[in-house]
Parts: sequence; structure tokens; C-alpha cells
Amino acid sequence: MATTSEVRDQTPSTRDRLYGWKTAAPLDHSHVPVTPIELPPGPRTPGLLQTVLVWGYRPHYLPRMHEKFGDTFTLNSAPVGRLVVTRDADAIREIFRTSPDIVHAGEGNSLLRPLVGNNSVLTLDAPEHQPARKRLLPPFHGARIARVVSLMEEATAREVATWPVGQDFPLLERTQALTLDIIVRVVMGVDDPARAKRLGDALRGVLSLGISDMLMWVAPGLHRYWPWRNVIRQLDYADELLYEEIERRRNDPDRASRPDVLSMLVDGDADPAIVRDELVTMLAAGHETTAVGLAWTFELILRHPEVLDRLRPGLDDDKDPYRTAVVKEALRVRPVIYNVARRLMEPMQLGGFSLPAGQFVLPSIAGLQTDPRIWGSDAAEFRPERWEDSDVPSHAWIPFGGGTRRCLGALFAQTEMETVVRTVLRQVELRTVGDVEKQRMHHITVVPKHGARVQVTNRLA
Ligand code: HEM
Repeated sequence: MATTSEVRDQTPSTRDRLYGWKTAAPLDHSHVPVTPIELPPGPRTPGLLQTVLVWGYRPHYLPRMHEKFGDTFTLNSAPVGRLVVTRDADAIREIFRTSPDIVHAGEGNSLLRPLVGNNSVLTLDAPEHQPARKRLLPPFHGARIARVVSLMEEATAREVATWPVGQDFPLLERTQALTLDIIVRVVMGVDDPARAKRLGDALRGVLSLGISDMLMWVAPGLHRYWPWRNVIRQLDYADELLYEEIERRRNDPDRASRPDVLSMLVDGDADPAIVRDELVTMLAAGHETTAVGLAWTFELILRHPEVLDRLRPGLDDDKDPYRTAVVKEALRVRPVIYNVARRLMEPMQLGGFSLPAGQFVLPSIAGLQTDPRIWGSDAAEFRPERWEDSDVPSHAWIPFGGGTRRCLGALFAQTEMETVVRTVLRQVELRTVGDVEKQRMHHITVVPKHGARVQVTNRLA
């Protein structure tokens, strides 16, 4: 069996990923002709202003553009230029069911490659995407997830025990700490507290990369200079610890009986470099998203006392359909990811428009999930009871995207969110602080503007 340092000698370093990311994958689409076709109408505002509005104010800007231009319109925003946004239910269904040879999703994420590596489902497209996705599916089956619920409960109880009574704090910061801990312990299976803390601290550094750190992506030579030199060191250190865990698990004789995701991923003769990329992919895709989803869920529950009253009697039940409805409804009115992105490899008819090959299209999750023509006149309201109606339009509920790229961790995330809601509400009474939270963009997620400020008013357990 190889030692960790032998494994490290054979696996790509942060620097290799930095220099290799632009050439390593099929990014060259010069063979895809971008036919000059008239795109759907859209704003004539200068591109720079549109870019600022799209990246900074999407939840406010896009609904205004829908009002002005209809279900499908064209924007002009860096880094790709012309983008067709659609909330048209038929167009979105069509995009999700079209062959992944024709509709690509990975290249929209290529900027993540220096972090997640060249083996990540997030950045791959057909034909490499499907086998990579297939490797990740087994640990996310329902039966496997049921085995980790108690680990999620324990992590939540530990976290809630640290919350101060009678003092305000932004809940989002605490849900971020919690979802990171759940990834370290449940996905990576690190159960020793000292190792879990060391790995969690190292990964927190990776997750806090800012735009200025990422300047290295376009100018890799910067890695020699401060502060980028330190960033490389941080990323290398996180890799070091991840490879250590991978080796530890490969050598663990009890691996088959362990419930964590990593134990399944190292089965057989899996290449440690691939497993490393898979772990970082799950961290990148599953940490911030679930933390934001939880912050919104509590913000909504606490501002709707009638919902809290209905939740309480079911807290002793392992499965309460109303708790499921509450989480689904929170992900509907406050989707964490505003839209997904696809690139057409062939011309397509969508929403009554002929779109050329090469075109980027953004199916709008938020647009579809709050459309009053589908959800009724109270579409913008948080009303979990709607999930008790037999004719709830669940086809228009897409917080996890859709088709062959639908979120791999959807069931994991929904289970985690329900488990955290239940455990927190059994342990403390909370109240919100300040006004109803507005939506704000943070990288690619839509977060509560002030981080969902709350106060613990009483400890129940
Ligand atoms: C509330 C929490 C979450 C939300 C809202 C969310 C949402 C999404 C969305 C919108 C996509 C893109 C789907 C598309 O393009 O059609 C996605 C992809 C993905 N998510 Fe999640 N996610 C969440 C949690 C998680 C968790 C916990 C994990 C894993 C531990 C995870 C792993 C992934 C992966 C691996 C992909 C890429 C799938 C592929 O390209 O084949 N997500 N997620």
C-alpha cells in the first residue's frame, strides 16, 4: 500500500491544476458555429451595467426584465456576453430533457477547475460527465442517507449547544459552520474530533477564496508572490489532509461497514486524485448551498408563527410530512441558486425563439418557482400547506436543477435540512431580529442580506 507522500508524488498539486485548467478539458468549441440569428429582445443598457446588475442584484433585476420583455429575454453580461434567460416552463423542460451531447452544463463551471480538479462532475460534459456521475451516485441512495441521519443530529446538537442565549447573531454563519462539520464527518467520515477540526479549519480557508485570490486563475505566475503564495500554501495543506484521509480509509479494514460517502468512493482501485476531486466537488457544491437554504428556512419559519405552531407537534416524529413541506416551500420561495446555465451545442427552438448553436441559456429557477400563472396568486408567499394539495405543480419545483445534471446531493440536502430544523427546534426557542431579510447575491448563491439575524430566547434541552 502506498504511503501518503508516495500518493502525493503521483497526484496533481495545486500548481499543476492552476497551469493545467485551461487546456485539460474539452473547452475548445470553435467547431460550434455561433450562427448570427436574432435573439429574444432584452435591455439595451450598456454591458458593464448589465454585468453589475446580473452579478450583484439578480433577484431584483431579472424579475423587472421579465415584466418588461416577457418569459424569455436576452442579457449581455461578462464573462460570456449574450445570455438567454427563460422562465418558460416548456422551454425549461425541453432543456432538461435534451441529450447532454447537445446541451452542455460543465463548461459554465470551468472557472472552478483549479479548485475541484479535472475529474469533477461539475466541470465535465458529455461523454466524460456520465461515468463520473455514475461513480458518485451509490453513496447518495436513500438507504445510505438514512444511515447518516443520526450523525447529522449529533453535529447539529453540538453546534446549537454553542449558541449564546439573549444575544443576536447571524444564523447563516452558524449554519455554514454546521454544514461544513457535516461534510467533514458525514461525507468525509472523519470522526476523530482533533482531525475533524484540523480538516474543517483547512477547508474553511479553501472556501473563503475571494475574487482577488482567483486572479491567479488567469495569471498563474502570480502564485510566486504574496498574497497568492499563501493561498497556494493553504490549498496544498488542505490537499495534504484530504490525501491523508483517503489513504487512511483505503487502509481501513472496517471500511465496508462505515456509513460515510468517502468509504464508498475509495472502494475498489479508485485513483486517489479522482477521489480528492470528488471530495472537493461535494464540498464546493454542498456546503454553502445547504447553509444558505437552512438560513432562509429558519428566517421564514420564525416569521410565520402559524408554521412554527404546526411544526412543533411533529418534532418527535422521525418523518413528518409537514416538515418536508416546510423545507420544500422554503426552497421554492427562496431558491438558493437563482438559475442554472446551459450551452447549446446545436441550434434549438426554445420559448418560441430559434437559438443558435453556441448560445448560453439560463433556465430561471426563481422565475419558474414563483410564477403566479403556475402557483396561483399567492405564489410569492411562504405557505407550506400548498404541498398538501394533490394538484401542487411539483413539475415547476426545480431548486436542484434538472435532467442529467440535477443536483446529486438533493436527497442528502433535503434530509439534512429537515434533520437540522427538527434538532434545532427541539433544543432552543429562537426569534428573528430586525426587519424581514431582503435577498442579496453572494457569489452564485442568493443569501439573506443580513445573514438571517436571530436570538436564542430559551433553551429547551
Ligand atoms: C439546499 C442545498 C442544495 C441546493 C439548493 C443545490 C442545488 C444544486 C443545483 C441547482 C445544481 C445544478 C443542477 C443543474 O445544473 O441542473 C446542483 C448540482 C450539484 N450538486 Fe447540489 N445543491 C444542494 C446541496 C448539495 C449537496 C449537499 C451536495 C453533495 C454533498 C451537492 C452536490 C451537487 C453536485 C455534485 C452537483 C453537480 C451534478 C452534475 O453536474 O451532474 N449539492 N446543486
